[in-house]
Amino acid sequence: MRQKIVAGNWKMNKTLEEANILASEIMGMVADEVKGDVKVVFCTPFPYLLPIKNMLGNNPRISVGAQNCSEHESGAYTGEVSAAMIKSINVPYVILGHSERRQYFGEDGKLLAKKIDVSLKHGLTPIFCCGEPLEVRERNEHESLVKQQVEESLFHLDAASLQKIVIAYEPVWAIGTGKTATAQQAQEMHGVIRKHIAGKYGQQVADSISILYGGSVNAGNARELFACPDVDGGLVGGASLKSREFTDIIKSA
Ligand SMILES: O=C[C@H](O)COP(=O)(O)O
Repeated sequence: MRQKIVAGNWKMNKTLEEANILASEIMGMVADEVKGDVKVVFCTPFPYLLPIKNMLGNNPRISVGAQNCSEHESGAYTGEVSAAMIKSINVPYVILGHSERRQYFGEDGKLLAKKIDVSLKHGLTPIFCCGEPLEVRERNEHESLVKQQVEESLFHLDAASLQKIVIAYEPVWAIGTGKTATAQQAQEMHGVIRKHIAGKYGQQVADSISILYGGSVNAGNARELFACPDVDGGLVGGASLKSREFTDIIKSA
């Protein structure tokens, strides 16, 4: 049975005060309303990781994650944050390869492979994002691009390391646009990713990896998306900034 995960990617939003309110509201609602064993992750901006983590205490259901880390171990890289630093404050997750990082910061598969390695080395769980832009889907090349993204950044790992990764499929055309992939489109691509992993690592390894869907997930569409056999939860942007809606999404997993 794969782990169900609903991660909120807060991106570059909220003041500390607003972040505290959001996290405490969700924490209260999750405690009261959420049954089952879905894991919830708040991927906050760097300055809020520690305060939000401290607020959560030993909450067994909710943890925190960073949204990026450096590919370097340490040193003269002004403005960067290392995997070791994230680990040193006991933050378990880090998002890597989000399409906004690929698009605005020029991150490519090779660089992401380095970030994956340094994150695993320090015991973080990477949430590795992949997904195609609209023009690639329109050319019907989405399957090959996503397979290539997965290969470039993950296929150098041995099976035990690969099993420590969470994958998030996020079609770029669905991010922040209100245009969600249909459940059928999501299932199709999650199936493609799992099959590709199975081709190299075997079915058992592929079946153990949680693959999340991201792209305009909301309280209205989450249940149908999460019901797909290869969709193991979501990476949620805009809707993770609203406590009631995000809790309803968690309840759908
Ligand atoms: O990481 C989350 C994705 O970018 C999805 O964002 P969104 O839910 O606002 O479309």
